Amino acid sequence: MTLLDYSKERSVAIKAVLSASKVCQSVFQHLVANETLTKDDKSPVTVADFSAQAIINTCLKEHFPADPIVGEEDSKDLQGDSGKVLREKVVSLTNGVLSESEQLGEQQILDAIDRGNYTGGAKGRHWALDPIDGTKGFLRGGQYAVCLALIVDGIVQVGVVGCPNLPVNYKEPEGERGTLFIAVRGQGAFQRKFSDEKEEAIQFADISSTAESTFCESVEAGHSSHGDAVEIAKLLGITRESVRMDSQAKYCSIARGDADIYLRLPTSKTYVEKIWDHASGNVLVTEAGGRVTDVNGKELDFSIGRTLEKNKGVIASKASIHDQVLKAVQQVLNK
Ligand SMILES: Nc1ncnc2c1ncn2[C@@H]1O[C@H](COP(=O)(O)O)[C@@H](OP(=O)(O)O)[C@H]1O
Ligand SMILES: [Mg+2]
Ligand SMILES: [Mg+2]
Ligand SMILES: [Mg+2]
Repeated sequence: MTLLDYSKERSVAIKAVLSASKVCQSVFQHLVANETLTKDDKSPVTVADFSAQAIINTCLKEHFPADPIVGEEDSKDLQGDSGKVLREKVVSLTNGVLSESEQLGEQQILDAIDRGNYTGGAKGRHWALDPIDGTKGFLRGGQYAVCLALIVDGIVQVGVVGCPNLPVNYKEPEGERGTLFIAVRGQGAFQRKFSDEKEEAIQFADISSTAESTFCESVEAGHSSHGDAVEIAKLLGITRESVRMDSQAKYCSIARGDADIYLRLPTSKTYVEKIWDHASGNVLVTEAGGRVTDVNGKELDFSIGRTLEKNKGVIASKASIHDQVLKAVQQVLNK
């Protein structure tokens, strides 16, 4: 087997995620009411989600023209007369970060967004992109994340997550915000400030028992059952209050030891997880000394397509306590 170092993929992904993150930050400061809409599944999407996807897809096309992309958004809601206001805003935001020679026309920007329409699958390489993960968090001024991952033959090899609102040091919540997380399979997990290229290695907190640990779960009770988490905490002897935040910032937080256990406990029988909500976090957690499975103990299967159809829920924790966490989860869910 040839060993690939993915150094070009790593640096292009960092550049793409940083410029998309900056657009999100600037949109938040100027977001107005008609720049958000509700998708068919009742979830929100904003001009920032579309622009971030256009920027990242444009960057990927420049450096890896043959690579397909599984991106969350598509241009449907930007088309025609009804999409005109949003479309014009997305065009100006996107061109705002591109250099003079890179400026794109309206149709090119819609096409860039729609390069994210790949079906995914088990063969070859493709990118998974969530231009804003945690759009609800973004809108409330909380945590959100720009997430980009490279999947090769069904395995996540590279993951980059930009967290514009995450403090660089969680012990200094009022300190500098804007943290970037990077992992390449087999090469460890790292974080850096948005403002400085210097990277530092990260790893899970050094806990010896689950009683010392803290859960990290969704703000939205509809995304992960808060009630089941309370029951699981009792079984694991956990007394610390759960940390709640939106987006894959949760995976980042446990990977650097701010909290310890990521829980995504199914709230419905029918919801199917999407690969872009988990791909980057998956390699990051693994490289920081953690393990990720679904609630049945199966590894997440990124080889099926755009969704994690074969999995149910997600549990991530330090590898050494994962079996114990899983057992408690199953005890509560099988009741
Ligand atoms: N019923 C449900 N159960 C689990 N996840 C859901 C869900 N409905 C939507 N989601 C996903 O939850 C993501 C946010 O997760 P979290 O709660 O960890 O912040 C959303 O990503 P987007 O915000 O990118 O749409 C969306 O894809
Ligand atoms: Mg969404
Ligand atoms: Mg998402
Ligand atoms: Mg999203």
